[in-house]
Amino acid sequence: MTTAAAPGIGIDRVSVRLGHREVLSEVTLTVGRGEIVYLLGRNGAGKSTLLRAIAGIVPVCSGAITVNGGDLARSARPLTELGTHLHPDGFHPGHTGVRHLRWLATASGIDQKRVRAVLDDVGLTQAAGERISGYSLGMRQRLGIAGALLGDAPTLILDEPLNGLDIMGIRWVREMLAGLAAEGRAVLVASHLFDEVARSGHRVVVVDGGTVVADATVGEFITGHSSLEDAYLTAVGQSR
Ligand SMILES: Nc1ncnc2c1ncn2[C@@H]1O[C@H](COP(=O)(O)OP(=O)(O)OP(=O)(O)O)[C@@H](O)[C@H]1O
Repeated sequence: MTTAAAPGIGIDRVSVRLGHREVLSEVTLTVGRGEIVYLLGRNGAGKSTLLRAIAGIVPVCSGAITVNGGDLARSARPLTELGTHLHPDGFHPGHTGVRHLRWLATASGIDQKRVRAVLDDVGLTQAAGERISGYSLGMRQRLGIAGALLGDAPTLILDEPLNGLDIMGIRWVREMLAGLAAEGRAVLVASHLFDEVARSGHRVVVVDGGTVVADATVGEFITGHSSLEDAYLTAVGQSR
């Protein structure tokens, strides 16, 4: 389904209702090839919901989402279109890391050779045979990222992948994201860690109350403000 010229992610006036609430309202944004876009917003703003809508986990009630120019739901092997890490607890705790990835590869029609390769990429080779219930938060983040890398997808979405990582882990994610973008992949990351956004982000999209209130390159976004944090607080109407 990949269309070479299409953006990694195209979101056109998407609204999502959860229960009786409209959680996202007319959200429009694009993540181009070779771009790292950070999704910012206060707790409950709708970032995770947007990522889940892109992954097809929550239905949209209006608007359209494309991944690599197509409809992810029509892909026979969605993991090869969209690499997804949405939660560090999305695993069976009784499984080992290698078993989790083998299961994911089998379910997605991915060559089992990729399992050892991604375990190596994320630094979990030594712990691959241990049960996930014994993994630290940082190790579970690494395993989630391994799952996102498994399908060698041109587009990736990551929900707060830095939480719980030690400084080496944070550096590793920073370099990994830069490498993925340099290979021409589109990457969308939700995060609250502004230092990392400033270091590795190309663009920021701020969601507030379920709508996009800012969408700019990091440089444009900061212009006229003393810091990224200051620009963000202005965007969400909390500047002093
Ligand atoms: N299954 C659900 N049913 C009803 N409301 C939900 C459901 N899941 C999330 N919400 C609501 O949707 C809103 C957006 O939640 P979401 O998790 O997308 O926010 P977020 O920006 O990712 O927040 P955080 O930074 O805390 O992770 C919140 O008000 C939340 O309570």
